[in-house]
Amino acid sequence: MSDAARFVRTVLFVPPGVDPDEVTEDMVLPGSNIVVGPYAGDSRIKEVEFVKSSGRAKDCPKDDRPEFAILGRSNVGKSSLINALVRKKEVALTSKKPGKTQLMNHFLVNKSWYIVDLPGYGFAKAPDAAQMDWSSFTKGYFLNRDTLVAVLLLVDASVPPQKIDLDCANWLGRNNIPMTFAFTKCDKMKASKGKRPDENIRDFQQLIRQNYREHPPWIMTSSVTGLGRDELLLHMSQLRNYWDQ
Ligand SMILES: Nc1nc2c(ncn2[C@@H]2O[C@H](COP(=O)(O)OP(=O)(O)OP(=O)(O)O)[C@@H](O)[C@H]2O)c(=O)[nH]1
Ligand SMILES: [Mg+2]
Repeated sequence: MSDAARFVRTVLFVPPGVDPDEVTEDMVLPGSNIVVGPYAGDSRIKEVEFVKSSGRAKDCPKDDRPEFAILGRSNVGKSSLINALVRKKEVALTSKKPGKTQLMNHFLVNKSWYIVDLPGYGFAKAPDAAQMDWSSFTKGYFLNRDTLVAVLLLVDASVPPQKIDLDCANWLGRNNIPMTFAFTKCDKMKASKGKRPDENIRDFQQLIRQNYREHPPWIMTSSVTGLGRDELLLHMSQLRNYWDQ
């Protein structure tokens, strides 16, 4: 590999089918480090159907369709992002009160792949039912789910890097679980205190970089403005189409 290619790989996400030496700027999705490759395809969501809620990993659907898990701190905007992706208000229930999503919820998209809304982590004051042991509940799912294409790890861009998010990213990395960082709430450009989203994102990435030879894909999103929605769907299409091979 050339030095240029090696540099590209430390910064950009180069998908299967792309030679890092051939990457040009116009191949990178706006607001992300994601290079679009030959596997990117039709990414439109035509229909979504709620399939089931599962309390245990072994209760999840068993039909071998590829899936993306939506993971992140309680209140980071997981359910809102799902609703934005599918352009429906109330596919996944959202709430100002953290701890709303307490089970793994499978949504079947275009009758061919799943989006999974997971319970948020890092919330201690949830009602009893939500105070499950995140480690045994969700870790079992990640380690055993063969159909998992990637985890979308949502990180709130309106606050500085949080230890719990870094711990989670590092745990996924150590276990070789493919992940994409989706930074949420990027519309909150006028943070009342502290830094702007772009600064928080940069700080977060600096902390992540030490642990990866190749930077995982990341993308800026907002469920309010729709920022990053089409780009994220295109990225998911290339991961999925490659997985389908
Ligand atoms: N400004 C802004 N607010 C957002 C965005 N996404 C979510 N929110 C708000 O953040 C709060 C939490 O959103 P949810 O989507 O319910 O968060 P969640 O991660 O599903 O939360 P749990 O299910 O409790 O883990 C709600 O008040 C949303 O309106 C965003 O992109 N921009
Ligand atoms: Mg939720």
